[in-house]
Amino acid sequence: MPDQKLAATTPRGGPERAAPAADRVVVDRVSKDFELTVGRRRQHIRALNEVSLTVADGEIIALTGLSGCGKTTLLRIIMGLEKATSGGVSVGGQAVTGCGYDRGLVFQHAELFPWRTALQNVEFGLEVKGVPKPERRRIAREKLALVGLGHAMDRRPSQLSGGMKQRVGLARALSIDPQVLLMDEPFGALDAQTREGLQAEVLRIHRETGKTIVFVTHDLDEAVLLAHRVVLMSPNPGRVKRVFEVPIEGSREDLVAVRGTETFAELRYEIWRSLMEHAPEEEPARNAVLRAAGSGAERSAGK
Ligand SMILES: Nc1ncnc2c1ncn2[C@@H]1O[C@H](COP(=O)(O)OP(=O)(O)OP(=O)(O)O)[C@@H](O)[C@H]1O
Repeated sequence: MPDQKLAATTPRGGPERAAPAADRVVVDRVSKDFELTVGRRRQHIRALNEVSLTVADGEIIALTGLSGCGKTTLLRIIMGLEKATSGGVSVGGQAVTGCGYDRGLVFQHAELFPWRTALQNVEFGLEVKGVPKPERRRIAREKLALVGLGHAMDRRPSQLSGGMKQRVGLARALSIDPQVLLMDEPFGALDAQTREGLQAEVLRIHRETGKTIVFVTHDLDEAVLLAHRVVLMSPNPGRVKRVFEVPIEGSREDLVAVRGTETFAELRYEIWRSLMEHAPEEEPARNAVLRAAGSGAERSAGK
């Protein structure tokens, strides 16, 4: 039986967090249908089917699963960018009816204004919020320093690397001091080294701010390295298949050391096996890629 209703318990160990906390995000039996026209035919897609989950205050949750299982749709519904067909979401006890300053979103591509400096890009959300200039400048500087860009505040996006742009996106999302940070494959477009640097940064920022984080990733290593719990979704229709607690104790900021642990290898292997049950047979190329990705997990888990 799929683990549809996630427990609100605080998971053991993992990225540092204060004692047991209240639910920050509650997703209650959310379903989402899309109607689309392909050629002359009307098509109905059930992107999400009765998805329920709770995310505790200060918790980090990874949403993973095969392409099309509804990860982005769920994140967009939590953000208020998309309306659920049925069911509902609340954040901090307030029903989500649209976007709000209690939630910050980090996209796969930072989507910065090219004519604005890093500082001015981070200031943007604060401008919209009506924060007076001296105050928004102070906050934007503080957030850019938090993401390690204190030295590049006056550069325009064309003068920043891909990783630096993502850091600006992260600083911009943090500038409005959201209760929850939502990230949609935030490092998916970056090279391996930059990606690893940013993963460690997210853990450090989490330690410093205690933000609740929900992120989407296809990368099982990333899911296990960063999250307290990994929510594996399955497609047709999109639903929660299984929830994995990540029992890694203490700080994880030394990612290389964490990767070397048996716990990491075994859990990654378990998630991969569960994921593969849904890899469609009619897509041999993607299946092969998934199997190749998994064979690393098999080897490191000693299977
Ligand atoms: N605006 C839309 N109109 C019609 N169908 C949509 C729309 N957005 C998503 N879908 C469909 O809903 C399903 C879930 O899509 P979604 O993007 O949430 O999946 P995903 O798990 O994030 O996929 P990926 O890993 O490829 O990004 C897919 O079948 C997709 O085609």
